[in-house]
Amino acid sequence: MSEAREGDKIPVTVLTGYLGAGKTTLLNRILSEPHGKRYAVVVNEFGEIGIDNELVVGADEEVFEMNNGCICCTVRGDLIRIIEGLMRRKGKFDAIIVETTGLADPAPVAQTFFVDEDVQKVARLDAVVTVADARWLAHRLRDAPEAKNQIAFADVIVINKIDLVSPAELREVEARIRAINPYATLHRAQNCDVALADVLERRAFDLDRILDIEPDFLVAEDHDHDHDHGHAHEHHGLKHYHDEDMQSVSIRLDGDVDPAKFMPWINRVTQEQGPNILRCKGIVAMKNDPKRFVFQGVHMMLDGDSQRAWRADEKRESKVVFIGRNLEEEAIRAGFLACAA
Ligand SMILES: Nc1nc2c(ncn2[C@@H]2O[C@H](COP(=O)(O)OP(=O)(O)OP(=O)(O)O)[C@@H](O)[C@H]2O)c(=O)[nH]1
Repeated sequence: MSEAREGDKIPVTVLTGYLGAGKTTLLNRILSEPHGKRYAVVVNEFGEIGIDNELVVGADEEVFEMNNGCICCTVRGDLIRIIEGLMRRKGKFDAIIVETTGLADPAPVAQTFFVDEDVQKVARLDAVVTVADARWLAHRLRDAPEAKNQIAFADVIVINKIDLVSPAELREVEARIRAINPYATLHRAQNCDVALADVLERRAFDLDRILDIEPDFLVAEDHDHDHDHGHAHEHHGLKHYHDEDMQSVSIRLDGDVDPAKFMPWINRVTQEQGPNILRCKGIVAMKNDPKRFVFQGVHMMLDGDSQRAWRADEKRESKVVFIGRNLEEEAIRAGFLACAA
C-alpha cells in the first residue's frame, strides 16, 4: 500500500461503550441519516452467533464482521485484514466505523491505527466515541474495568438513556465521567439522538493526551502474549483486561417459535436473572408472523418488536444470545428450546 497524505487518509471512528449502552442505536442513526457519505462498518461481537451485524440497518454489503472473542487478539489479525481489504476498494467509501463489543478495551483497537505500519499509511483514527448508559454506568465503573477504560480513552462521550435517570443522577454520572476523563466532549442523549457532526469527522483523537494516560501506547512489543483470558495482561505495553466471569449463552432454534410460550418465558428469565444478565438479544421467527421479531434487553429491561419481513431466501430460524455472569445456562437453553412452535 502506498502512503496517503494525512488529509487523504480514511477517517476511522471507533465506537465503544459497555454492553447495552446504545452503540448499535448510534450506528443505525448514523447510517440512516441523509449524510451523503458511504461508510464501511466493522463489527465485533462477544458471543458465538452474530446478531449485531443483522441489526444494523440497510447496510448489508457494507458490514464486515470480525471474529468474535477478544478484540485485542482479533485486532492484529482481523481488523488489519479487513482494513487492508477495504483499502483495495478505495474510492468506494468515505469513512470507516468500527463498533467494538461492549466488553472490549478500546486501547488496542485505537493502537492499531498507530502501531501497524500498513494501516497507518492509509487510515487515521478520527475519534474514539464512547456511548455511556446513564442508568448503569456508575455500577459498571465499580465492577467492570473495561467500562472505565472506555471512558478514559474517549474523545467524545454520548451519555445515553437520560430518560431513565433524574437530573440529579445525571449530574452524578457526569461528575464520575469527568473524574476519569476531563477532556472528552460530552453529549447528553436519548436514543443516541446526537448530531452526526458531534461524533463523525471530529479529528479528535489526541495522541498526546493518550500518551499521558498510557506512556507505552506506541511501543510495539513482541506479539506473543498468553491467551489467559480472565486476567489483566500486558499487550503492546498496555495493560488491559478481560472479565473472567463473563459468559455468553447462544442458542439457535430451527423453525418457528410460539409467541404464547416465548413472551412469558423471556419476561420471566429477565425478571428472575436480570441482575446477572447484562445483555440479551435475539432475532425470532414467530409462528404465523411474516416479520422477524427482534428483542433486546439490558438487565430486567426488555423491548422488542416486529421488524422487516423474512426474505424468501432466508431460513426461518431463531437465535438468541444472553451475556452475563453466573447465568443458568442449561435452564436458559432448555427454556428457549421449549418455546418451539
Ligand atoms: N430507555 C432507553 N433505552 C434505550 C436508549 N437508547 C437505546 N436504548 C435501548 O437499549 C438497548 C440497547 O441498545 P443497543 O444500541 O443495542 O446497545 P449496544 O451498546 O449496541 O449493545 P451491545 O451490542 O450488546 O453491546 C436497546 O433495547 C435500545 O432500544 C435510550 O436513550 N433510552
